[in-house]
Amino acid sequence: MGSIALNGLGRIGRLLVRLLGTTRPGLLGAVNDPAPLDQLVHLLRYDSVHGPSHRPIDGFTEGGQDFLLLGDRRLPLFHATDPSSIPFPSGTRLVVEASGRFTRREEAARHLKGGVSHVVISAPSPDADYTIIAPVNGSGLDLARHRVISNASCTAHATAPMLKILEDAFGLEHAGMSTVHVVTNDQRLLDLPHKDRRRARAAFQSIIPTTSSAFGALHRVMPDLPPSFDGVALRVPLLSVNLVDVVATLRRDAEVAGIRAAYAAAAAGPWKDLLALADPHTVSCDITGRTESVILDQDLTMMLGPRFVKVFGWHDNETGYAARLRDLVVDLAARI
Ligand SMILES: NC(=O)c1ccc[n+]([C@@H]2O[C@H](COP(=O)([O-])OP(=O)(O)OC[C@H]3O[C@@H](n4cnc5c(N)ncnc54)[C@H](O)[C@@H]3O)[C@@H](O)[C@H]2O)c1
Repeated sequence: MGSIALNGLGRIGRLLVRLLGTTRPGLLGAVNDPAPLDQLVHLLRYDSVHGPSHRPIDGFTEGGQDFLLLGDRRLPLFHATDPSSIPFPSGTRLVVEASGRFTRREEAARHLKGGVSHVVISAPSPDADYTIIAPVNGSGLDLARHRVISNASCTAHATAPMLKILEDAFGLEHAGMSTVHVVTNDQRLLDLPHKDRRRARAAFQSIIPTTSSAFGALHRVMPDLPPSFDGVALRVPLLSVNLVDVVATLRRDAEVAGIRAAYAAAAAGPWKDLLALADPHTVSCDITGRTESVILDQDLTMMLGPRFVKVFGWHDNETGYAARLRDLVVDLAARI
């Protein structure tokens, strides 16, 4: 029986299942989602963005208990709505909280019972014990103290290397970021009440300016960022792939060639597999399915003044993020 359980089999949860299925099929031991078995099986089989599953997917009920059949592995599927009442198997040590419903520490910590010693939230959390973007602050993770861990956001994972590489090479005085961000299930298909009145508007009708939880996560992960670092998300009527636009004033003079060289060195060295360089003339659909956190579009790099730079990076908000979640839980499962 696997030592990881998953709460929330939505966009991110299902992609995590796919990614673990190809790399570490034995790790996932149980799943919880209130949706009915047949609906979850259907959505695991067919994906409107990423295509059909390459593994056979099925489900069955035995003795009143639902099971998912992923390839030749059977996983118990529960349907609780409260983390404290999910009967995950006794061998479960880590829960991935990917429902989007329980991002505060107090809520996510309801998973900490029985043998479960750690929870990873698949989103920014205002008060998790630690927010991690492994290459930036992974060394600060203390598993004895940090039980509820936030894996930040897709936008934070894309933006962190863009900023860190500039900071290390040229110093950062001021910085801002806008993300051109695709639709997620936290918007409305047609006008319907939502606490964010812009997200209440029809998702496929407008450019929808809204907040991004990435800023809080980035300040937690990179405490030396300029305190005024901020920006917006511009939700656009597409299904996959975001474009992050970073502007910054630097502490030292720079030229486009030097900025490009810094990112190219990072892509070949410390950020290998997490940061890549885009092919010339890339558009967003070229990035769908990519597992890197960010793919720098070097052709769009520009100097707006001797120390004023603008850089762009693409990322598949679902696959890239689910890949970072996989990396984290595989690492943690080996250590707890
Ligand atoms: N979609 C993205 O691009 C993306 C990227 C990075 C992080 N995230 C974060 O990951 C989280 C999940 O996002 P998503 O896009 O996968 O959401 P989603 O809406 O696609 O999926 C949520 C899933 O949780 C289930 N659910 C609802 N109530 C539940 C409950 N009480 N207990 C357990 N499961 C419940 C739903 O049935 C659904 O299957 C959010 O916090 C989101 O911010 C999303």
